[in-house]
Amino acid sequence: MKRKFKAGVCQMLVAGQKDDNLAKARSMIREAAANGSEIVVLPEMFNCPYNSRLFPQYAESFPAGKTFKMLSEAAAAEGIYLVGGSLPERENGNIFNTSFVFGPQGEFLAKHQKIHLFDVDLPDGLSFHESKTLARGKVITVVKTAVANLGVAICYDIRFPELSRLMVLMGADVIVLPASFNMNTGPAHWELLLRTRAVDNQVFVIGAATARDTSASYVSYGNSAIVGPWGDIIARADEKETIIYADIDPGEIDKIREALPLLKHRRTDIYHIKSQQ
Ligand SMILES: O=C(O)CCC(=O)C(=O)O
Repeated sequence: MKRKFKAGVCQMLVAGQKDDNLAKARSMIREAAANGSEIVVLPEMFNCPYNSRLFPQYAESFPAGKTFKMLSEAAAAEGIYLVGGSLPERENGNIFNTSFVFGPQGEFLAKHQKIHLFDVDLPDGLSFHESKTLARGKVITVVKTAVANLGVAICYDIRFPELSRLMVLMGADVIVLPASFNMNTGPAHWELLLRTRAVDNQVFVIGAATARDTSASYVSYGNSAIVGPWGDIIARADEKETIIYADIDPGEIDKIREALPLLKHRRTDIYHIKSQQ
């Protein structure tokens, strides 16, 4: 089923202590739900500073870890769908950058393990290598909810148009992207990527970023945004800690695709894209 709903994005400031981050996330989820959000989204690595060295230290195994307990309890207490940003997840001896999705009874619905790891050496000196401590996910994730189908990807995943397209071909109406772009690639590419994936696929895109902390080793760009299927920005944050909201009507997708039938006009007789899963 698809119907109108409100989405809330918690652009939270991530601190050094995990417990402080869990408390902050919990209170922002409460506020977002109190303001009518049926889907609430947290940012990438919301329980842990974005630093490869720290991921093993903050990692948790599902379902025992306290972050999962908080997310499940929060989803149930507020009666919402919760896309729990991402956190370092320990699984079978590996650590993944994983987003967990819970339903309104606190039930676990799905998880997405980041597929494309951020391993870069940028000209301004920003060097980040997630693969030093993280393993690559292998599964494309689309979660059915009572209001819309959510395609879940994490940060760098948005740079790979094949992934978004496959999620959309699997039925995603909304691409949900916990993220943390930086002060180099953020101003250049963040909004452009969110809007391009929305326009390419005629879907909503929710980019949930961490707030900017200029004293952190990795400075987040912030600027969380919710983009409509026409490529229009319907809600946007600046760099500070805040919650943004948008009313999302999946019916808009059908109207836009009727008027401009991009998916129908694909030349699958000439090219096609398929997942290996
Ligand atoms: O793609 C980018 O520019 C930023 C990606 C990133 O920070 C991440 O994947 O965590």
